[in-house]
Amino acid sequence: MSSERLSPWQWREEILAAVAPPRRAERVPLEQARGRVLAAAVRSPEQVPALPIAAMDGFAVRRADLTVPGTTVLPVAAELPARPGEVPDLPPGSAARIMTGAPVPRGADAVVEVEATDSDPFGPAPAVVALALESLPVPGRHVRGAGEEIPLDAPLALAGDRVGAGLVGLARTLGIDALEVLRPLRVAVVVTGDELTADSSSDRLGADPLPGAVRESNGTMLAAALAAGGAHALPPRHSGDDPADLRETLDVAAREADLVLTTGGIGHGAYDVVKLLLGERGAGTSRFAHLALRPGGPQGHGTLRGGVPVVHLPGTPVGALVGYHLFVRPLLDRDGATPRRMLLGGEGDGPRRGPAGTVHAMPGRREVVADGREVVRLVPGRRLAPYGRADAMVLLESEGPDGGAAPGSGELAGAPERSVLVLVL
Ligand SMILES: Nc1nc2c(c(=O)[nH]1)N[C@H]1C(S)=C(S)[C@@H](COP(=O)(O)OP(=O)(O)OC[C@H]3O[C@@H](n4cnc5c(N)ncnc54)[C@H](O)[C@@H]3O)O[C@H]1N2
Ligand code: MOO
Repeated sequence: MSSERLSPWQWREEILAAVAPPRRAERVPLEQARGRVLAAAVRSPEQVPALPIAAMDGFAVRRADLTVPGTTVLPVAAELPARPGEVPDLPPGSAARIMTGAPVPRGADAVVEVEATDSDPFGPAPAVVALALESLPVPGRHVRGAGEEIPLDAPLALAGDRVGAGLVGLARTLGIDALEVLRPLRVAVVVTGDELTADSSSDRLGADPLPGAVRESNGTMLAAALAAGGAHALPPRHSGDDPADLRETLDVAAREADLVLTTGGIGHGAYDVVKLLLGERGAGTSRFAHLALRPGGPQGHGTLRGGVPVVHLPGTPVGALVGYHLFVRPLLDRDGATPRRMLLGGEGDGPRRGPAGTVHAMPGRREVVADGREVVRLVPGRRLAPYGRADAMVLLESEGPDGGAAPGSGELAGAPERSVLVLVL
């Protein structure tokens, strides 16, 4: 039997290259688009502002009428509040009182702010206004030109961008009432194992607390992780350790989903049904490997009926969770699932035991310290227990046997401030 231990990073690349679930698009009303990922670029169907508008409360003037430096007294020909309606041209030798956002009358080429005049900003429009200026205003002063903010057909956001409040505001400004976004991936989770027992979510499971029975938890856990990643998790399905049962369950799952996940049945045991059915001794449609990863070493991926991709996660809940974050999340959102570097806070836990290059996925909690930097601290505990409070997964690599840092571990070995790779959960 092979004792090959593939690098988890290599495996991740392999999965990303091999598994490409189809992404279809759908149009959703603007009010429901926040947080979704754009399927197409959003371009501006209009220019903003549509007409030149005042950028300040003050007086619209013709620069040619101004005496500078000094005071110019002009009759006030019009009052222009920011309201819809026709705007009269500005007669030569006059000013128009104008409010921020109101269209600038034709003929005017600058707005002088009310602070530079003798006018009471809150009183009625005066009959005349005295403007005191040191120098001639530049053309277009305090005027927002047509299309200055958003030109016609300007790209506002690109395919792949996540919709935020800013884009919602822009879209509303421009009269766009729906956005083209990616449809959430439909993901089916198939949990395997005769020992599993559980609740109403899996109709095939018994509820008797027999010795050796294990309460099924991967289905619900992965559904929660998938929902957090914006996917649509279908109700989990259960298969026993019988290959015919698994074949049938996988066929149903492949018909209803864009991507299938399995848990369990991929170890080295006599009843490891997933591996037996789909591995090299079976259909040969999935590839299995034991990675240099702890926990979560056993992993697999392949293709089901109809070309539907499948990722095989180990059965142990902590192994399934680690495998999900490293190998499934990037299929939903490659950028969001890219580990970042953070300082490891606290006493930490030194480089881990194990062959050089083994990646240890450990639960962590993030914290912003006094100088504004984000640090991550390891949460003590075994297996899944510390994930009750973890909001990060710290990826530490074992130090090589020569005492040097393993590739990818950066400043990990022995440095007082250790930068480590972290996946935010
Ligand atoms: N001889 C060896 N044995 C094992 C190795 C090895 O290298 N050599 N690796 C161990 C590691 S690490 C893991 S992880 C497991 C992977 O095995 P499976 O994927 O086949 O997992 P199962 O045997 O089906 O289950 C393991 C464990 O997890 C419980 N489980 C399974 N599914 C669920 C579920 N849906 N909800 C809750 N708990 C579940 C199951 O009852 C077992 O206790 O292999 C090791 N062995
Ligand atoms: O890789 Mo396993 O998930 O350590 O138990």
